[in-house]
Amino acid sequence: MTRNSSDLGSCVVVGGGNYFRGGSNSGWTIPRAELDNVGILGTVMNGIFLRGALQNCDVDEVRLMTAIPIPSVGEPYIRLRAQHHLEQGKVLILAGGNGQPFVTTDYPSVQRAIELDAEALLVAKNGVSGVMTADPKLDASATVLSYLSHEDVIDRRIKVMDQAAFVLAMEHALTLKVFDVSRLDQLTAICDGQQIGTLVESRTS
Ligand SMILES: Nc1ncnc2c1ncn2[C@@H]1O[C@H](COP(=O)(O)OP(=O)(O)OP(=O)(O)O)[C@@H](O)[C@H]1O
Ligand SMILES: O=c1ccn([C@@H]2O[C@H](COP(=O)(O)O)[C@@H](O)[C@H]2O)c(=O)[nH]1
Repeated sequence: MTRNSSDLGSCVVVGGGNYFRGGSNSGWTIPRAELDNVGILGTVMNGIFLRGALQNCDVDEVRLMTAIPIPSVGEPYIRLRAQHHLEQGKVLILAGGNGQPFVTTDYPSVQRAIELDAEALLVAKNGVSGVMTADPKLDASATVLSYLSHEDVIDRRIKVMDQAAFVLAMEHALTLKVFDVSRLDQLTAICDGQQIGTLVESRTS
């Protein structure tokens, strides 16, 4: 979400792990950087699907930008141009991560939020209501933590996202809101300021 605007521009950084994850396919005998390139292309495929789905919902002002140039599919990512789209209230889909291997989409999502001066990063989780006291797959009694500081996450060794991404968020005091993406109503409720999911913010903010 862009800052200081009544008509908020929205930016979605799409992952691609449903197709391929370069870091979790140990049987391959080709270099990790090449595997990550395949993962990056998966994020572009998701970006194309999301653009189409939003257009089907009559969202006219959608732009897809890719960190690796594929000009016949979307615009190349240029920070100032992305800012311009957001200032005009468009929905901006960012695919291709940051175009570099050895990270997942966690890191570029934090990076883009910072460089585009986002008010917060909404971290969409699959089937969990936020950051829990433990992995709910392993501990059925786990409960949602509604508030954490960045320092709490480090001290309690809670995994919110990849560590490098989280450290970048902490260094820049980026507010994170972790929520359940399968609950369609939650995104609007969060933007309305309702206490849903887990808020991670700097102790000083
Ligand atoms: N403390 C925790 N709080 C919440 N979820 C946790 C925690 N520890 C582990 N998890 C696991 O994280 C998963 C949710 O994360 P996420 O949505 O990133 O899933 P994913 O399968 O890694 O997807 P992707 O990599 O495509 O983003 C849950 O399925 C949950 O089991
Ligand atoms: O900047 C990036 C972003 C992604 N990748 C590769 O793509 C896959 C899919 O993304 P997920 O975040 O896991 O959904 C990721 O595992 C990486 O292999 C990348 O290399 N660089």
